Amino acid sequence: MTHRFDIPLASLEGAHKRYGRTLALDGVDLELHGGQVLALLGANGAGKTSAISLLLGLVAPDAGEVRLSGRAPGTLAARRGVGVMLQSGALPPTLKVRELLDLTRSYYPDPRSVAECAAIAGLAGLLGRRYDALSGGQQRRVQFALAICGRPTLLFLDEPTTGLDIEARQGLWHGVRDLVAEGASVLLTTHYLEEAEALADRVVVLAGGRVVAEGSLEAVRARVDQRRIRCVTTLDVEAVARWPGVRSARRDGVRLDVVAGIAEDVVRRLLAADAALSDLDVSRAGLAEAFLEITREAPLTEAA
Ligand SMILES: Nc1ncnc2c1ncn2[C@@H]1O[C@H](COP(=O)(O)OP(=O)(O)OP(=O)(O)O)[C@@H](O)[C@H]1O
Repeated sequence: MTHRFDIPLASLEGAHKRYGRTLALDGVDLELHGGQVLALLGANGAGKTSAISLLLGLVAPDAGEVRLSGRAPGTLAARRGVGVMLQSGALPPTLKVRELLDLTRSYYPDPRSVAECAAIAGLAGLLGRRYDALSGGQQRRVQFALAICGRPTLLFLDEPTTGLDIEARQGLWHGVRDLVAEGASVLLTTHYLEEAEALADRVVVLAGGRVVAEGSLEAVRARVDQRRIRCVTTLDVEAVARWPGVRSARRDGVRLDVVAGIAEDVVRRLLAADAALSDLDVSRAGLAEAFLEITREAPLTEAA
């Protein structure tokens, strides 16, 4: 039996979206549940914005089902309680920040005060400035303030920190965490693993319009968990590449560069095979490498 609280706040089921010859989404399933922060990760063109556009009812899927707050997206009832920060947030350029905030606040029954929005989004000193006179990063912060001023319970953030410096990025993360602590759920897209790491409970990795990994950050990392072993040795690279547990091996001058799932067995065998082996170095592939690895496995698809 399905309980009311099991209904996802936002979901895609088998969503397909094609723009001309480009297949932007190729059968995507995803669910955002109450209280969660879900990060949609992916390289440029992976389909992240398309997924958000579908969920907000801005574009219709070619196939599949889209639900927002349990309803068809795009309807007023579904959009109630939803705050949105898109990449293409066209705003009246000549309005001042305070005017933009007041205008947006007027759409909501119980908006946050201007001061509260400014504090959460880091707009101190900018309220009297014209929007078109702000830097790109400052404009992003204004867009964030507008997205949260209606006290959304579900927040969509499409690459919210692109163009922000490290301090502003961390400020925005802080703001998002405060909203989550108040009970908001968030779906964010990002290129940055550290952003997902800082905010998300779950990640969905998109590549070429498909979900290529999904789960907790740890689970996604484990999906491509690997060790890099470097050493100076005369061992034959082709032979090492065929050893069990070795994913790849290449020679770089006197160095051998081996990628393995589990390092220990390979290291033991290397040491046994070459008593003169030196400069041994074992490192864990970082999240950035893990991410690259996942996206490499599923290159962009384009229809013929
Ligand atoms: N309106 C459109 N018309 C034509 N093609 C589009 C349109 N919107 C998206 N696409 C294409 O669909 C694919 C997915 O785009 P999308 O914007 O969803 O990716 P993304 O993951 O958000 O990328 P980015 O990180 O660069 O914002 C891309 O190949 C893009 O060129």
